[in-house]
Amino acid sequence: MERLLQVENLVTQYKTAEGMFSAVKGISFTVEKGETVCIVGESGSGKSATALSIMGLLPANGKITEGSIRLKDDELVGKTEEQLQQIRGNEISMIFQEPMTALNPVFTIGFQIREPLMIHLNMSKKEATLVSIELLKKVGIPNPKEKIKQFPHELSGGMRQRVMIAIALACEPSLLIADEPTTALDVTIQSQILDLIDDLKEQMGMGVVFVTHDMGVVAEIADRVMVMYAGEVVEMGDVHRIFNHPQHSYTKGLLAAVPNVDDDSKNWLQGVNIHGKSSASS
Ligand SMILES: Nc1ncnc2c1ncn2[C@@H]1O[C@H](COP(=O)(O)OP(=O)(O)OP(=O)(O)O)[C@@H](O)[C@H]1O
Repeated sequence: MERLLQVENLVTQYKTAEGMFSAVKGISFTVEKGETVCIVGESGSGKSATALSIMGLLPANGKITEGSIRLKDDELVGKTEEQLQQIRGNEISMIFQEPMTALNPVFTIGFQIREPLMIHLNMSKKEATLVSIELLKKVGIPNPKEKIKQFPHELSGGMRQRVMIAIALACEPSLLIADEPTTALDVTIQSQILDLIDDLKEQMGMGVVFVTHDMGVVAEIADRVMVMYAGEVVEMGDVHRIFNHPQHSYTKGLLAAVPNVDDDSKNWLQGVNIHGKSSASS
């Protein structure tokens, strides 16, 4: 496997009325090409702060105060906003929970997919339109030629999230960061979107950092799992190992919260598919 992302001793702090608060407390992890790493943990454990640190999208009161984030040997910590914008357009893309807030309601779908192609890849409007239609096809949107003329509110939640994924993939990023992208969707659509991300990862050889608090989602999509608690990594390992032999009591607690799962740790996820395989056979 080829190393894509290396995070070392990352400390991310927020300035608050009470002083500096460390949301991320010196975490280290790696992501290989073609690998999905899920970051799991309860609300407030620092998952989003980690994702936003990698993207260089921390809010104004947030700051990386220590550590290193290397993307293919390029150090991201300390880059200017302009340099980071370049990297976000080309190398790293992000998808969020609520596509309605990320899509601009006053522009057509077509306009919003064309924009990054014209800006970052210098395509003409005509070229960008053709590529947009291909991208919408790739993410499973029917009648793409019609859809590019529509506005976000004319699409269902699942279709909007597919549009967001198409936009995120437009510049063929090497790293996709997904922060709870399926939380707002119903279970069937959620499963389709997870399959789509997984297929596109395979086709494009992307690395994926997937933030979620849902262990059912982890079972569907993760290769490796990083468990965060109070800004620290308490456990990291292969998805099968984490589900079948969780080491940390906090991880065991997270697994216990998965519905319809037997309480005995040997029976974790019986009946739940991990990448289409029964966990019992691995
Ligand atoms: N803009 C901010 N200013 C101050 N503190 C913040 C800010 N954003 C997050 N925090 C704090 O940082 C900690 C980590 O938050 P973060 O959003 O990374 O958690 P999370 O694991 O992603 O949670 P969730 O699942 O709810 O999104 C929390 O204690 C949170 O209150």
